[in-house]
Amino acid sequence: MPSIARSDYHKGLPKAGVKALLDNGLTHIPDRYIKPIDKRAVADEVLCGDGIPVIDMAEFFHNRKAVVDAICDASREWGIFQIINHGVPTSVINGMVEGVLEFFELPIEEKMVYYSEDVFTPVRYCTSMTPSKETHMEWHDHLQHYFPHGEKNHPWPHKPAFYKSTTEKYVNSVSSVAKCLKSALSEGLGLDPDHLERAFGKHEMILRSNYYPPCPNPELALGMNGHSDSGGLTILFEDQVGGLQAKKGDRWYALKPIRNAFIVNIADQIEILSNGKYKSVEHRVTVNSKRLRLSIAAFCSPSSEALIGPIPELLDEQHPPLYKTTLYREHITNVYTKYLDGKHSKNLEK
Ligand SMILES: O=C(O)CCC(=O)C(=O)O
Ligand SMILES: [Fe+2]
Repeated sequence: MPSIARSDYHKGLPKAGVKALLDNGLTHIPDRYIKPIDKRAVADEVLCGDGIPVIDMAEFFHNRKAVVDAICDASREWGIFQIINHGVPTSVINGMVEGVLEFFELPIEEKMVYYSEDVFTPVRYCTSMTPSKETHMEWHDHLQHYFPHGEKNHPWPHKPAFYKSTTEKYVNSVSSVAKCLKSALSEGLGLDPDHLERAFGKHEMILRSNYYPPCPNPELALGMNGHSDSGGLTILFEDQVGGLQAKKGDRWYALKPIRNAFIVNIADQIEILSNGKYKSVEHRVTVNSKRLRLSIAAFCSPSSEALIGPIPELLDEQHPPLYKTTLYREHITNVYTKYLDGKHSKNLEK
């Protein structure tokens, strides 16, 4: 069991996370969390994100063309949008949120049992991203599950007792939403509705619950650095606190939380499959000094064995391939130094 002596948090690597720092009476953030000046989010420079589309999925089965067009336009223009009336019952969302909050309230010793820096550990508690490799850490802790395709025996945490059943329900519901979105995105590329589903092969999911406690010096830190997601598409629940920002051109836009909506963002592998038609959006999270924030990201990804490259049907003389074909697993481990190819590379801050 790791030591959680108060002094450890201030000198060594604060592996136990930011909640543990606060529980130990922290009043000023340690240097490790202070971002270089050019990486901080300057509130005055952030634009209002009211233009980020909000799409009503209620019409998906009746007025499909209009909804498909809205999803595809948003994915081309922004790479991020919100969906309402998506069919996931509020009780399923609330059950998931309650389970996650109770997990984070467990004593630190019980959470540290799951501590790992390996993204593909079945159940992982961690703080920031990979603390031992980071010079500037992010102000959040997270609980993450890796669900490989067809997995039968996931090693669920035993506490809270209801966590397994609420999370299973949530994962099933969100997977159905992801399937609808993939069919819409396929149609928007002029392909048959199952095309992306097939290209994903034996799809996988990483489910990550991000816990952002209040931060004593929010202007110096970030909850999450600017990044794009490395999977296929991400379906994100956020509570009502706010803090997520998305980049378009060279400006950041703040998303406004909508109760019971999901935020959908295109991730790298759909950008690659669509040969750049859909944009894998860069996004980041700011923190605040007053309120805890929770978000739950479902990263819906192609099979770890799928070869991901531009879909051949999208290529012709006017549309040459913009990306190299790449192996997903290789790609995800390179997420912070990633290349998509020589022409297109998002250099992400660390
Ligand atoms: O907390 C959020 O709003 C975003 C989380 C996120 O971007 C991620 O987990 O990749
Ligand atoms: Fe993300």
